[in-house]
Amino acid sequence: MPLTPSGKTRFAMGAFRSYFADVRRDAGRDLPLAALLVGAGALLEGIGIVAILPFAALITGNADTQTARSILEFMGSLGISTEVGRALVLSCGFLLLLALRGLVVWKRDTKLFYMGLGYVDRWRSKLFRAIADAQWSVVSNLRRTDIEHSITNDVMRLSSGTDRMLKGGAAIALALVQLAIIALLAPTLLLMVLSLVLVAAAVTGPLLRKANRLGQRLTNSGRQIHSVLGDFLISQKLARLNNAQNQFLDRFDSSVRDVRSHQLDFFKSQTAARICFQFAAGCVVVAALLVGFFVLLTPLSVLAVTLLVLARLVGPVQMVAQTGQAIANTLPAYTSLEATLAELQDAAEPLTELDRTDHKMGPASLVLSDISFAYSESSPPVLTDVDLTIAAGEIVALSGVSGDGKTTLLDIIAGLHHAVDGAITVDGEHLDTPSAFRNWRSQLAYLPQDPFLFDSSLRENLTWSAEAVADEALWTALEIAGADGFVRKMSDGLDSRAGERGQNMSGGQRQRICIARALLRKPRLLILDEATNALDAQLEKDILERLIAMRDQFSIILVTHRRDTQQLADRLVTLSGGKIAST
Ligand SMILES: Nc1ncnc2c1ncn2[C@@H]1O[C@H](COP(=O)(O)OP(=O)(O)OP(=O)(O)O)[C@@H](O)[C@H]1O
Repeated sequence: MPLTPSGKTRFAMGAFRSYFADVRRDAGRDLPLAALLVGAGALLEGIGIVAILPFAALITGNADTQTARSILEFMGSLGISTEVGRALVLSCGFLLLLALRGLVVWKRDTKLFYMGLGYVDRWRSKLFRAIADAQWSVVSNLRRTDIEHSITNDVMRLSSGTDRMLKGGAAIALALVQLAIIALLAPTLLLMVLSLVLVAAAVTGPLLRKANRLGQRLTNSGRQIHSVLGDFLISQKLARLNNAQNQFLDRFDSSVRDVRSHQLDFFKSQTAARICFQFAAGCVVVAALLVGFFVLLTPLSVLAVTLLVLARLVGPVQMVAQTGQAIANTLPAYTSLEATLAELQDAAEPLTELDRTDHKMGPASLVLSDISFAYSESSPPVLTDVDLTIAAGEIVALSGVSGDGKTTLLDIIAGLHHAVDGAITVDGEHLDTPSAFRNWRSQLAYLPQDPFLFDSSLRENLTWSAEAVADEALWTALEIAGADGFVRKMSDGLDSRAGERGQNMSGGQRQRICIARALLRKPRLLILDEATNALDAQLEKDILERLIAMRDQFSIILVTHRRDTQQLADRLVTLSGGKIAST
């Protein structure tokens, strides 16, 4: 199942508003300070520019603006009337202003960077949490590589988009202050300067949709790269055995080419927009100069400062325009993440605290009544009206043709899937709430068909799902699971590493470590889904006999196709076509 609802993500203001509101909500209490720093930075930049006026008046000896006159008069009232004195005070003031501006800008940029980092970190955590909390039926249908792509690539794009959005906010503030300066100094030139903003809008506007389209393609191709890489890494052995590496390579290269081409297209469109804007901005500056000097007869110092502001305005206006493109390009990643999160959160199972007082001791008894189940509303039922009773301490073997629903039934017993109809009762109590199922899961140990070990030491592998365990208990569990012998022979004993997915060990060794790990959970029900099928018949029999001897501690449900193994159980239950055929 694709992570996002398939179909095109349109560049809609709605999506942008949602993204913007999310960033704002996330910023929370940081927002007022950030806004203050952004405003102060822009204001100090503006003051720095205006401070040039009295300098110009001093140099030309002609205070031709009200601002310059006021500043010089103010200095006179303080007794600073010589040219050298004024120059000194102005220089010191100017340098102080620069230093203060530097400090504020440093604080502002650090704050914005911090907010951006926090925002994406929280997205990662939200997604991780949502995956952990969502019902298994939803999570098990997600592609692992799609999840990886979302939590790495999409979130990284969100990071750069959010960074641009926050810096874009600072650029808007700067542009507004500079426009205000021009409005104060030369209102007649304001219209001309405003045309700079219009030029930016005209150049960028049509490119937003393209940026958004390229962003969507980037999301799809990026997901494809993850998918091919994931498939290749997980099936390397198979690929080599079938000499099929080239198939993966071709698919990988093609996806990488797609990503490069989308990135290149986006880069080209951004660069073209920048160059067009710079040329148009040059035209505006030349026009402002000519009109200001020849038509409006603007004083030279005002014209100089206006041109300076204009030149400085080009940067922020261009930055705002490019921010628009960058955000449009990021929006597909955001909407994809938003949809994924919503889907997972809709399927959230409340993670209640485990009720330890509810944790009984001794083997569990279990009654399944009229259990029916289908994987979706449109698919045929996998289980129909299943009735099954397992007494405390009973050993039940479950058999049936492949695909007849044995694993599905075990998943339902473990509360991973929920029956569409029917009820499960454990020790006479109905399991009817998520917390009841969660508590129940803490009382059972379930060994699936493919044993999984983490890439860490055997000790960590054995103890990760159990309470604090002493080495003595570890060795006892290993002995019962028939694993103590080979673990003792390993150079680092319990500290030996299992390797990725347990690849440093044989299939049978992995299964035995997993059995020991299950025992350390002190289960009341042990579910073995072909969990010993990699062992030779004698070893399997020895281990199962030791497990069966512990029936005063746990009941066992055992899925196996081996007739000898079935005979070890008290009872054989056969599933056929999703129904109990014999019991
Ligand atoms: N996640 C899933 N989504 C949709 N259908 C599924 C899913 N998992 C299993 N099925 C279907 O449910 C049916 C029962 O599968 P299940 O794994 O329970 O069979 P099984 O008896 O354990 O098979 P085997 O002995 O081969 O392990 C099969 O037809 C399978 O295609």
